[in-house]
This record gives sequence, structure tokens and C-alpha cells, in this order.
Amino acid sequence: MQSATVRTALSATQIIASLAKTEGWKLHGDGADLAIEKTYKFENFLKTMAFVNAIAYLAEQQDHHPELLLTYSTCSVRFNTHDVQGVSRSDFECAALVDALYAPAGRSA
Ligand SMILES: C[C@H](O)[C@H](O)[C@H]1CNC2=NC(N)=NC(=O)C2=N1
Repeated sequence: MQSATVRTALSATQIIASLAKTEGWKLHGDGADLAIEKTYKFENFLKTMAFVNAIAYLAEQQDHHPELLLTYSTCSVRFNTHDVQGVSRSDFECAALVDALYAPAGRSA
């Protein structure tokens, strides 16, 4: 469960500094819809779906739910924090947890 302090909106400077420490995460959208996003690649649809299901479990565990966009071999993951209408530390913490899920779910290369 995320604490209230990690769901404080980050400033633009804090977001840029946090993004710089990630691999492949970028900004998406603007204003209240501002989010961080990353696209993961897979060998096939079953591996893509295994990743999505692992994310579903993680999202429930963290009480923090991403927007997901699927194709046969890709999954785009987008986090923002509804409660603060922006990006918070929770988004970056969940981004790191999703990165950690990637290898076991079967990356494509
Ligand atoms: C009541 C519940 O804790 C909140 O609605 C949670 C659920 N999942 C969430 N997910 C995301 N991405 N942002 C939130 O602010 C959020 N809030």
C-alpha cells in the first residue's frame, strides 16, 4: 500500500531528475493527465499477456493502477496519480517494480 507522502505531486524539476534515473521511461500528456510511460517488447502474445497479468497483481498489491496498451508483442505502461492530478513518487516506485517484472515475463531481446 502506498503512503500519503508518496502521493504528493512532484515538481517538473523532480520529475525530470527522476526520469533521468530510469531506463526508457518518458513523459506523456500534459496538465492533470501528465504521466510517465514505457513500452516493453515481447516475443509473442502469450508472453505479453503474462507480463500484463503480473502487472495486474502488482497494481492491486500497490493500490496503484497503470493504463495499459497492448499489441501482439508490446505493452505500453503509463502511470500517473489520480489523487494529485500529476506524477508522484508512487509512479516512479511502481515503474521500478514493473521494470523488475520484465525479465521473468520473457523479454524479446
Ligand atoms: C482509493 C484508491 O486507493 C485510489 O483510487 C487509488 C487506486 N489506484 C490508483 N492508481 C493510480 N494510477 N493513481 C491513483 O491515484 C490511484 N488511486
